[in-house]
Amino acid sequence: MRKPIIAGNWKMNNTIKQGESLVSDILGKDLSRDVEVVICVPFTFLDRASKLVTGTQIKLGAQNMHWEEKGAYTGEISPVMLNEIKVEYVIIGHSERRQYFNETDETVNKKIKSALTYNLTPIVCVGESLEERENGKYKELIESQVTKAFEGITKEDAVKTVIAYEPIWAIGTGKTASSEQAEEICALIRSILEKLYDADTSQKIRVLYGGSVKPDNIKELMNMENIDGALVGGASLKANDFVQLVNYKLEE
Ligand SMILES: O=C(CO)COP(=O)(O)O
Repeated sequence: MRKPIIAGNWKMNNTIKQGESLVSDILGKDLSRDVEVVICVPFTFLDRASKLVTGTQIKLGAQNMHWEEKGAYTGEISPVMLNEIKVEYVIIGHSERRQYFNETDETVNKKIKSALTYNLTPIVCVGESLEERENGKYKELIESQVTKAFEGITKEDAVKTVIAYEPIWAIGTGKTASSEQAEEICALIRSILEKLYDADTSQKIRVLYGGSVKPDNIKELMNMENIDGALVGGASLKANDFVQLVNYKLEE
């Protein structure tokens, strides 16, 4: 059984003060024990957040990292630095990083390998643009992104990763992929993993959906066989919404 994950991606939102208040609001509510709860916060808040969530059910993630341990890479943060403040997850290859910060399939691959070396769980993002969806090439694109991301990664390491399917056209637009569209690609990702590794490995890897996930569409998405959770942007910034997502099973 794959344990569901609800991961919040705060993106470039919240000062330390605002972050403290959001974390304390989330921790003030009951969270389903059946779900792995992750918040991926800005670098400036990681250290403080780490202290706030220690001993609670919330796990901490970063939104990016460099693949090297240290060196002359102005402005970058290394996996060792994330280890030091007990970060457990790291988002790799988010479409916003691919689009605005020159992230490529090659750098994504290097970062995944490095994250695994330093015992960080990579949340590897893949997804197509509206143009790619409309010209019908999106399945090839997903296959290429997944294949390149996992190049040279053993199956023992692959099972430690999490993949997030985030269609770019559904991010922050309020336009969710239908649960059938999301399931189609999450199932495709699993079949690509089966080709790259084997059926057993592909069944162990958790595949999340991301893109305008809200309390009113979470249940339908989570009912899908190949969707193991959600990577959530906007709705993770509101304690009530985020907690409702985590408690999707309880709130019948
Ligand atoms: O990019 C996302 C999560 O990484 C999705 O963002 P929204 O939930 O705001 O659409």
